[in-house]
Amino acid sequence: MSFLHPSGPVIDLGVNIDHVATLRNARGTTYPDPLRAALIAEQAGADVITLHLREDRRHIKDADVVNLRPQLMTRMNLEAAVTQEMIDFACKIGPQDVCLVPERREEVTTEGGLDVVRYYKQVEAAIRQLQGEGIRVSLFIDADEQQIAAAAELGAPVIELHTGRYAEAEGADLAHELERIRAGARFGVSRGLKVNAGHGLHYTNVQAIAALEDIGELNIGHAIVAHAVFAGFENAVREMKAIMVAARLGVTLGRRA
Ligand SMILES: CC(=O)[C@@H](O)[C@H](O)COP(=O)(O)O
Ligand SMILES: NCC(=O)COP(=O)(O)O
Repeated sequence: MSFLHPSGPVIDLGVNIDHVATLRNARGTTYPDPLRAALIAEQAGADVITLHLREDRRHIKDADVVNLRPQLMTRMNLEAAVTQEMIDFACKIGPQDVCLVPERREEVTTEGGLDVVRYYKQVEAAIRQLQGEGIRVSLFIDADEQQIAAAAELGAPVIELHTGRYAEAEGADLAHELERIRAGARFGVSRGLKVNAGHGLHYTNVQAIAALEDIGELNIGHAIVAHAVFAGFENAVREMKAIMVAARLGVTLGRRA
C-alpha cells in the first residue's frame, strides 16, 4: 500500500479490467476476480474503472457489472455496443458513464471507432435513453472531424478517440497518427466535448498521447493486465499513472519510444 496517488486536473487513468476476466474465464474459475482488480486499481491511483460487456461475454460477464457497481469508490465506465439489450442493461445498472463502442463478433479486439455518422439515429436514441437515466454518454470514435462533429451534434458530452491505429503504426505513420489524435482532440474541445482516448496504449506509446493537453482521460487495459503478470496489479496501475502524469508535465519517466 502506498500513499502515492497522483490525481487532480492533470490527466485521469481509466483502468480497463476486461482481461482479468479473460484469465479467469480461461479455466472457468472464480479467480482472478475482476472486482478485486478494480478495488486494487482504485487504491493504486485509477480514476475510473472501465469494463466492456461484449455481446459474446468473452470476458466481462453481466454479474461482474452488477457486483462491481456498488463497490466502486471512483467511477464506472461501462463500454457497450449500441443494441437495445445493452442500453437496457446499462440503464438497469446505472453506471456514471457509458461509452458506446462498435462490435463485430469475429473481431479479436475493437478494430475502430463507432461510425456515428452512419448510425446517427440509433446512437441518438441510445443517448436519449441513457441520459434519461442520468448516465453520461461517451462515444468511442476515430479521430475524424466528421465523426467528432456528429458526436457534438448528437449531444454526447464526451468522446473517446480510438488510438488503435496509432498503437499499431510505425515510422512516418506513427507521427501521422499522433497528429490525427492531437488535431482530433483539439477539434473536439473546440466543439465543447470532453476528449478521452484509448485502445492499444502501453507504457511506452502512452507518453506522447498523455502529453496532449486536450485529452482528459486515457482508458488502458490490456497492457496493464499484461504488465501485472510480472509486476503485480497495484504496481502496474501505479506505474502507468505515474508515467501519464509525468508525460503531461513534460517529464519522460518511461522508456523512450
Ligand atoms: C473499446 C476498447 O477499446 C476496449 O474495451 C477493448 O475493446 C478491450 O476489449 P477487447 O480486448 O475485448 O477488445
Ligand atoms: N477504450 C479502451 C480501453 O478501454 C482499453 O483498451 P486496451 O488498453 O485494452 O486496448
